[in-house]
Amino acid sequence: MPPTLETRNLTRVVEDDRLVDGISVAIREREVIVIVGPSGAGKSSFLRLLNRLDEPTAGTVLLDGVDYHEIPPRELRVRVGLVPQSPALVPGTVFENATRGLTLRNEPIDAERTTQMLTQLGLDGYEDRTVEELSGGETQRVAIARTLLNGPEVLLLDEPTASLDSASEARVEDLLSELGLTTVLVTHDEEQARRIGDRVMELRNGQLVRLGSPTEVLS
Ligand SMILES: Nc1ncnc2c1ncn2[C@@H]1O[C@H](COP(=O)(O)OP(=O)(O)OP(=O)(O)O)[C@@H](O)[C@H]1O
Repeated sequence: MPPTLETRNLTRVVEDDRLVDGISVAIREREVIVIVGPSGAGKSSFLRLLNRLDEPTAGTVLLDGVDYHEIPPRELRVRVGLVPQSPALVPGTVFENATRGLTLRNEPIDAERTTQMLTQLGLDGYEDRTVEELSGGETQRVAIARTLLNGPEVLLLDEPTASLDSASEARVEDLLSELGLTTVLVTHDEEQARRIGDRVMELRNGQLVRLGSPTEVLS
């Protein structure tokens, strides 16, 4: 069985800056890979290449063994769902935002599942609130619900718990472990990397400098 997600020499150069520099890594089904590294190392840039939000200037990504350039971008972004570092919600309610992907694709909305997802993220009773009145951490969790309700095969998370208190952070981590999806998560929190990472990859200057178990990579 091929790895769920495999990058081959993945590279993005912008104006002579090698934001992502020849990264090759094979991510197995249901594996949680945590990306660490200093600010500006290229962590977000790498994540955005994984579902073609940005285009690689060299190299490619295989999803279940298929070159992702052969997959229509919209389908790819459902199958490989990204929760960005600073997600933008659209004006409206929490429920509308959480189910937005389904609405845009004219797919049926399961209200019970939506409520259950919001509850698991500590947002029970938030369905009818307008998103303008949410805190940063609440906004982040609505964005996580929105991506999860799309039913991705691979989940990409860019510092998903950076603005959450420890109880909300624990809820998100519990949900991720319960879902058991193939996951790539960026964090600055080494303790989180130890808690949830099957493997940790360390980036510096756009390059993969270390890849291994949390104990091997984190001193
Ligand atoms: N669209 C872009 N065009 C040019 N340079 C960019 C672009 N996006 C990011 N960069 C630069 O690429 C480098 C890597 O940025 P990136 O956001 O990927 O780092 P990061 O490791 O995620 O950092 P942080 O931990 O601060 O979020 C930085 O020097 C940044 O200024």
